[in-house]
Amino acid sequence: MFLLSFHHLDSSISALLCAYSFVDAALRFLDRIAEELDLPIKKIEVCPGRVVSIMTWEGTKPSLKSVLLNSHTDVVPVYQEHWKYDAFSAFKDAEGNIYGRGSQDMKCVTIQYIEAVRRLKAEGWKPTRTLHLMYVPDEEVGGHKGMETFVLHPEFRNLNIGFSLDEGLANPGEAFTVFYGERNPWWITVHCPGSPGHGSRFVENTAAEKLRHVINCFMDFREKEKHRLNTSECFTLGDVTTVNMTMVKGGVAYNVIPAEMDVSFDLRIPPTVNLQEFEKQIKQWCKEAGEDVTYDFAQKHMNQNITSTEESDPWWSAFTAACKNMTLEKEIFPAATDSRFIRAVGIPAIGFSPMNRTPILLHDHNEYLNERVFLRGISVYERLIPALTSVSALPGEA
Ligand SMILES: CSCC[C@H](NC(C)=O)C(=O)O
Ligand SMILES: [Zn+2]
Ligand SMILES: [Zn+2]
Repeated sequence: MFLLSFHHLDSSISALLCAYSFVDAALRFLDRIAEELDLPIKKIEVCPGRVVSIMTWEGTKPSLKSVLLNSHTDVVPVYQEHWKYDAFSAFKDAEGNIYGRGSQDMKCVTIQYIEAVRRLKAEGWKPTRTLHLMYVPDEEVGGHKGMETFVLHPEFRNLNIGFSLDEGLANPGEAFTVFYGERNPWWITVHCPGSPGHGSRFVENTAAEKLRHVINCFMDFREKEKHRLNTSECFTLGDVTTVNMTMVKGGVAYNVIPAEMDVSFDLRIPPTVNLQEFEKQIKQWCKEAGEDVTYDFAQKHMNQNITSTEESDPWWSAFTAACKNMTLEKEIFPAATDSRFIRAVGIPAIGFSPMNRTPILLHDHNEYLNERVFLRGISVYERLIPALTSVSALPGEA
């Protein structure tokens, strides 16, 4: 047991050290790119050890609101034994598929932004609105010490951002998916206290009976939502609420009825749902479950702002004009990205990773992106950057 936990600790420490050296390497890489592109780079330590880097290409009209191209530098871990190739080697196979953790999420997009800027600079083109390329450190663990904190920082306000692009998801078909909003993540733990006693008896008011009621309520609701998704032609995952029971805790011995049992759920709630009403429902389920059943949140995002995709919206219209030779499918992002924090402070944000004909492999084993799709994506940004930075002055802008 000791050896097992020691080994666990040891591997956590190496993973941490490894993560830190990756972070340092990423920051050094960005310094080199800024030098190559001849762009100033600013680094802000938003929280201890969490640095946000920003490269800025100043526009010819710098008083206008700027355009943000955001990416996160972190990645999720890998199970190397399940990968065909070294997950950090960017191995390219005979079909041109480039394998690597982050190849879809979202190093591809980061490099596409950079290469598009490099090409536009080489052509002598100059932006009208200022363009910022931002690199945040902790999207994969919730963005709390990165974007969530940074959007409230005076340095963020000074960027004067009018519109933002961030990651989206691959699309296995011909179309490209564009995300104009996100579901709200709620991570909830329900605590069920109960009377303890001997495991041989019919004890009243047990934690397990309450736990069962709570689990049934959440899981019945899950079934209903799954049914709604499966029976509606026009719904995607982002349009319904998902419920997943992700942790259960409680008990000390086979023959001791426990004094408390806890259950945790990962809920993702579409922006159309009334969150106050939804919480009332949860409260009701807990009340029905029995005496003293309580809950708390580890994550409770409440902002439901979505980005306009009206034809009359100047940013959306610039975006679609730049993608006019592509089929776009508008969706609500099923999980959570840093765009939720940008939308929460009132800035329109679109989630977009130009990857069609590509299976969704983010966070999966053998994540890859084909080189042709990757290269085409650079051209997409070569059109998007001029289109977005040329949006004419909006009402209220200098
Ligand atoms: C809720 S904070 C964690 C963020 C993570 N984002 C992605 C894209 O996987 C998620 O949705 O679980
Ligand atoms: Zn990502
Ligand atoms: Zn991710």
